[in-house]
Amino acid sequence: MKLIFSLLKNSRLKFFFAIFLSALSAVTGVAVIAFINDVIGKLSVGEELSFSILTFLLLILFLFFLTFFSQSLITALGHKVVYELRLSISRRLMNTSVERIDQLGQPVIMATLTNDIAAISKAFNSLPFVVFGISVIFCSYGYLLWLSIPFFIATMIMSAFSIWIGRKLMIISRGYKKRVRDNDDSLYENYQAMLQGRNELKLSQERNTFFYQEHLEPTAEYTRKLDTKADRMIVLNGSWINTSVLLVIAVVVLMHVQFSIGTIEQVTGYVLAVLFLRSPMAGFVGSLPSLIQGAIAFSKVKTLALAEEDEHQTKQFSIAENWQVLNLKGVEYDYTTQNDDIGFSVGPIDLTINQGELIFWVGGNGCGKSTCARLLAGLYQAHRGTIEFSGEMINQDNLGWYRNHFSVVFADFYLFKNLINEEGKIPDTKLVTHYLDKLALNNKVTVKEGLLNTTELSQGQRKRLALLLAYLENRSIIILDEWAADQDPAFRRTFYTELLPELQARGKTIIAITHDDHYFHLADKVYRIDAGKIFQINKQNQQSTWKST
Ligand SMILES: Nc1ncnc2c1ncn2[C@@H]1O[C@H](COP(=O)(O)OP(=O)(O)OP(=O)(O)O)[C@@H](O)[C@H]1O
Repeated sequence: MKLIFSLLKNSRLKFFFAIFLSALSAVTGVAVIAFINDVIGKLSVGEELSFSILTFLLLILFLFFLTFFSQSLITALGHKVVYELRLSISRRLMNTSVERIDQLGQPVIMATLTNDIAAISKAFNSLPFVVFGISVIFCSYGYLLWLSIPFFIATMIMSAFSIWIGRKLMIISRGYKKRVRDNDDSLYENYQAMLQGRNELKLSQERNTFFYQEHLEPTAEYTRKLDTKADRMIVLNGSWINTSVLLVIAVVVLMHVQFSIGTIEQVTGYVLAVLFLRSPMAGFVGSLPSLIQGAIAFSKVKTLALAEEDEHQTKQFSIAENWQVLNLKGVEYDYTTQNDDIGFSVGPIDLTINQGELIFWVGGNGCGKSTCARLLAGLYQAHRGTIEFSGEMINQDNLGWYRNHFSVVFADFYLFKNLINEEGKIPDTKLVTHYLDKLALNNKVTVKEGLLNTTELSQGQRKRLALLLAYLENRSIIILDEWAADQDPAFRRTFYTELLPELQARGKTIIAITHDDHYFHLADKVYRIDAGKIFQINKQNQQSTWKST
């Protein structure tokens, strides 16, 4: 119920109207049964039936339309909620910090985007059966009470017992399903390994077998076992509820035969009503697994602790053209390990970047260069220390504005096929052609209305396209994370001796992470990053004296 109400926050009125229609259709259904019961009574005393047949036809026509309208309204609402949920989770994901997304990892997020949304969607699709089932159950109970109080008391006692057992079975099933859902994250991790490690798996039969036998199969097997147990409880519950309904009939007949309780008309009416109840009840019980899985998926989405939705994605920032100085003071960042202990730490970093400078960062693998780049671009937020940009201290309120001054090509960049300019519009074709020429890609790629015809290129060429995207964004600060590492020697030279100076001449500030020491002389400043600390290399002193900044 909590799941339904929180998701229906914008359509509660419509939902209550649909429930009202559903209840009305349930009342009409019970009225049809009462009517048939009445007709059977009249038939037994040989009364005229022509008027009754017309009433009966009108009643079932009314029932048909009412059921159709109420259920199609709930179905449409369900689809709307799923649509809103899909967009809402995507918006929240886009608002979530890069750090949080990195912490969660892609398999966990993919499991939510596919599994959880599908489960919630299925839960909503079962809503018409649930609402109709509950309405019919309530109306039928009202009719049963009206027919006979003693029979009703017996029915209530048996129903309470049945529900108690059913609830226990559903709790057990829910426990299993929750464990299945937790295991789905590992299953997605295996899927990711299978796809991303396709070359390695194809080349090594041993790894292929090991991966299949030690990872994929046990994970899938665990899910199979728990799913089987969970579904066994669900099937048991279905059979139990079905049998309980028949038991009610047996008890009512027994009460009449053995203790002469009620009249034969009451018994017939009771049996008819209880039999009528079986199908909506089966629909309701049958939709419980979807509801359970929907609730599990909903709580799983909550555990991701995604950011809240807000409007900042569509905000237009006024860019500081003349920011002059970017200052980092005592900036520190700690990675946490899986046990929440502090892992690798970066900083304290004290750094001054002047507008228009060409800066190189060098350092060994794992020394913290990419982490520093993420901190500088505002993708990771410093745990301690401050960033001052264009005279403004950077905080949560102006972080989005600050980030909008950066273009970054990371080592693990993603290449969007659509080109956009600094205004988020399709860029000028002449400008794109000009940059494609510059990046020696004009024979490889064509662009039509801002859409690249392909991104299926070599790694070095894809990196050139990533640089094209950065060119077109026309941001003031460009960070390039080992951009030249995948380029051939000739183009690497072009990059250092032509492209970077040209960007600098256009007033861009460039921070290039690099290992290419032949080109260090071209930079205004060179810094070495070592074990998370940053030191400026004194360029005047060719003996490479490291000077702490
Ligand atoms: N997601 C992460 N979770 C925990 N620790 C991490 C994570 N990413 C990096 N680290 C730690 O931070 C250190 C610095 O990583 P970083 O990617 O900044 O290094 P780098 O200098 O860019 O390395 P490379 O030259 O190999 O790309 C790593 O040695 C690692 O211990």
